[in-house]
Amino acid sequence: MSTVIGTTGLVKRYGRLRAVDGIDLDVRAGDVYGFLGANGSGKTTTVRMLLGLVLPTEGEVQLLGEPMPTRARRVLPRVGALIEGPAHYGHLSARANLSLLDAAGPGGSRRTRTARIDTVLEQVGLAGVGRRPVKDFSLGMRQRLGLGAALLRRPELLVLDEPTNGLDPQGIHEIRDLLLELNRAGTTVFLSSHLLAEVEQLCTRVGVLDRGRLVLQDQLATLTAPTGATVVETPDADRVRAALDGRVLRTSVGRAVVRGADPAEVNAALVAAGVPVTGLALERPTLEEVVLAAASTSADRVDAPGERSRR
Ligand SMILES: Nc1ncnc2c1ncn2[C@@H]1O[C@H](COP(=O)(O)OP(=O)(O)OP(=O)(O)O)[C@@H](O)[C@H]1O
Repeated sequence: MSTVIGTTGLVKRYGRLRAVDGIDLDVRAGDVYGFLGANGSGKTTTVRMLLGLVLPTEGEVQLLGEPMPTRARRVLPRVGALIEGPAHYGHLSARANLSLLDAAGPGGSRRTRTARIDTVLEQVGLAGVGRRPVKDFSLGMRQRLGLGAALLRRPELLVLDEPTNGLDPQGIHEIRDLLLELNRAGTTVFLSSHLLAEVEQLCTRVGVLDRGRLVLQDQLATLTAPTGATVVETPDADRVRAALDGRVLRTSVGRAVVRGADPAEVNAALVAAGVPVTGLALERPTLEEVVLAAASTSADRVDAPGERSRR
């Protein structure tokens, strides 16, 4: 599968701080790639380097097979981007803002342009806001407008920095559906997030940034593959231990984890021993467990100045 975003040894230094510390991103065509990291781990800086908004201190960026930022003029029209705090003209409506952006690029007759903007307003759920100036928009509405701007050119690649920032649960759900729909239609999506649940529900591939370093990068399905054990739900976990002597790895209230990846066999053994079973499933690590095992920092940890440069 072709590489859509590739970086090699990407570094961004701010003084002594290595905000991004030698990362090799590998995002392939058709991925929904979740770029996870605690606050301050370097996500936004990376996104800015991908788009040529910040120059790397070291390393290389390839976007859609072209080197960045040297080929930015050729590549960026094929990329839709939403970065932190999208800027809009506050006194203008959503439509007027999108019209201005659309007018800056190529794109046919006035009717074609109007139809394109209608489609985008519909897609991001702003079709009904009419002439309301953007300065009266909520944070979530501004975020929707930013996403609309990213979609205007029907991009092959969407690069989104915290796309659901400021949205309520319903809004998050809508944007998730929209991104999945775009992906099904062929758009590669790269999104940064500090929300594990969001990435777990949306992404096919995951990269985890920890204090500027990419500590994990793999398919979500591989990261959360079955462990080889079976989870038994039961009102009496102690009886599972008695029935399957030596195979029980751990128990908690209402739950026992048993060695062996054949739930039917485990069930048969428990039923034969008269142990009530209310549920059976293969054990899989959650993304949260995988990330916690790989990354050292908590979401709100703040290192003393110079910590990162000393490593
Ligand atoms: N222009 C800058 N000058 C100096 N330091 C910077 C600059 N931009 C970012 N940093 C520092 O680089 C580190 C990474 O910041 P970055 O914004 O990329 O992280 P992030 O993962 O996007 O965090 P958040 O989720 O909070 O936006 C932080 O310690 C930040 O303070």
